[in-house]
Amino acid sequence: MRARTRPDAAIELDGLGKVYGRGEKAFAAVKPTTLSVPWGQVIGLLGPNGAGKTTTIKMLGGLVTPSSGTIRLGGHDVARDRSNAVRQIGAVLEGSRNVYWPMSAWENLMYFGRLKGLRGGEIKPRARRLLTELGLWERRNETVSSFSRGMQQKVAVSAALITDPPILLLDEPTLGLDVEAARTFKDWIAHLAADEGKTIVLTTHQLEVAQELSDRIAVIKEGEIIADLPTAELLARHAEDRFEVRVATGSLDVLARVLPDGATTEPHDDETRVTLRDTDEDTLYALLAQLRAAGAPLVSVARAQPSLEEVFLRLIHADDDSVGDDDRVGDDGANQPTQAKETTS
Ligand SMILES: Nc1ncnc2c1ncn2[C@@H]1O[C@H](COP(=O)(O)OP(=O)(O)OP(=O)(O)O)[C@@H](O)[C@H]1O
Repeated sequence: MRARTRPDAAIELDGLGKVYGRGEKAFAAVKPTTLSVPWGQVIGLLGPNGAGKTTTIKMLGGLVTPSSGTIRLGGHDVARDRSNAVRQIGAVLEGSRNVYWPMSAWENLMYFGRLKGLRGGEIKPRARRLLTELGLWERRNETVSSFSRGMQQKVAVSAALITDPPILLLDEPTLGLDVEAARTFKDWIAHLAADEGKTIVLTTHQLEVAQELSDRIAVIKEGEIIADLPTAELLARHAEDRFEVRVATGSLDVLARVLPDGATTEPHDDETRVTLRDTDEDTLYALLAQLRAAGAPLVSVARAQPSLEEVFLRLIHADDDSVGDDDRVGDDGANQPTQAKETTS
């Protein structure tokens, strides 16, 4: 028998769509979408509330039945070869209780390992490694209900990873975590992608998290992908000549007199940040000269770029016509979506 070869893509969506309700009440939560995610890629799925992110993730995880199209996970069709397809993924869903709170962290991992068909001898070393990596080993016998939100989230991701699946679906993984817990989590997700080659689909409203972790960003609005590019390329396409000038607070009256058109100011602790968008160096130097003449203390001057948050807001607030093909990579013939939206391959 010929050995099964690994397909090129970890995730392949072909015309995937979901309509909730029937007849007059029918509502397309996800419009037919075609998308291919290569192995080892971290893709951030971003969109406003109700855009269709969770529905997409749930369809990937086999928890919501699509109304149209197909999903292949590691080459296995979720509808036709469900058990092999679902074995490819670990999922942590937003808001759901992904683990059992009355059980300890250790018991949860043993339970989920067995549920997914592993033997005790296989589960134990993995559970030990996961709990150790996440700093929970010492507290493994305590019930999950006694854990902080961040620790519960760590147990949930460990449970999702107990079978060592190549694909991880993370719906709002850092929601509700404090700064330190979110940092640990982000570092760990980055490690899973970089060192263990996991393919990760990430949804989040925390755009700095998406920017930090995602190789690629897909923006979904009203069930439709309106942008899909490598993160760096998406940011580069929205780059502009922008300068940020910081002056010590106390210079506000001076600023009010000398600010060029279109400049914005934002107070920040004991300084004011002035942003000059889409501008040139002449405008910058003219402003600096006026600040100097007025004796306003300068803190710093730097070139700046729009953040992913700004780009995202531009995209979702743009009229349909003004979101150009610029935000979708050109078709290479291998990945032509059904809605004439072009995606990365
Ligand atoms: N079981 C359901 N029955 C009917 N409509 C649903 C169901 N689940 C979701 N929807 C609707 O589908 C749309 C997409 O919802 P979904 O939860 O996928 O959005 P989302 O992008 O994950 O939003 P959020 O960021 O708020 O979590 C919404 O309008 C939602 O009300």
